[in-house]
Amino acid sequence: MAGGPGSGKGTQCEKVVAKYGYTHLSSGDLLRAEVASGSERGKTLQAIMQKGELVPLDTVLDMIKDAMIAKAGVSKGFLIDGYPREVKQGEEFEKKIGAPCLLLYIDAKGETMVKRLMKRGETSGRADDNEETIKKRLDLYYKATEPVITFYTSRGIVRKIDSELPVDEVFGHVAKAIDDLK
Ligand SMILES: Nc1nc2c(ncn2[C@@H]2O[C@H](COP(=O)(O)OP(=O)(O)OP(=O)(O)O)[C@@H](O)[C@H]2O)c(=O)[nH]1
Ligand SMILES: Nc1ccn([C@@H]2O[C@H](COP(=O)(O)OP(=O)(O)O)[C@@H](O)[C@H]2O)c(=O)n1
Ligand SMILES: [Mg+2]
Repeated sequence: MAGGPGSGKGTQCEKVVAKYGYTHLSSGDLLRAEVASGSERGKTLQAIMQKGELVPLDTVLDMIKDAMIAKAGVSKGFLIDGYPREVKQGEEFEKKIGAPCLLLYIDAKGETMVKRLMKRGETSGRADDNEETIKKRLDLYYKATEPVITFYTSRGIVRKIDSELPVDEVFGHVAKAIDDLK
């Protein structure tokens, strides 16, 4: 699942997991867990994330790969949230893991994303939910991540979903895209 910061990926992923039982892997959550562990690596990651920059490609990919291996025997399928962030990450993922069958593109306007993140920042405790970092995340999204969508559109696996709608309506479209796979 791809989409800008605050577009609603986490919200939709949670609903997909409840309905379909896929294993949800959020690259952002995996990174935040490493930060919370207090490890040396976590400290380096914290500094990058606080600035709204991208963590090196191999670090994120290794974390996703380890998490997938841990669940490989029992999973009905994987739902990966917030990855790839740049075209190169997508290419590396395919080399090391495999090709995705569907890219759910959760699309919201820039101003909507900023509004949602500022609101989330009131309670989330996330170091990157502040005005300055949000702006950087958004800029980086347009520069590095939107090309990912173009890349997979040329493969014919992208389903674009309007996330300006209420959460349940957005989910209706998400579920339809997943059901169409079957
Ligand atoms: N009105 C409305 N609000 C939404 C919708 N989806 C998410 N939100 C709110 O927007 C905020 C961001 O949603 P998340 O699901 O955390 O977004 P995300 O894409 O995972 O964001 P990042 O983790 O920053 O990438 C949350 O506070 C949600 O409650 C939606 O469809 N409609
Ligand atoms: N694949 C990823 C995912 C997250 N990250 C970092 O983790 C931060 C939070 O990621 P996230 O997916 O939870 O949130 P958004 O940036 O989408 O709002 C990003 O701003 C990046 O600094 C990354 O570098 N590479
Ligand atoms: Mg999220």
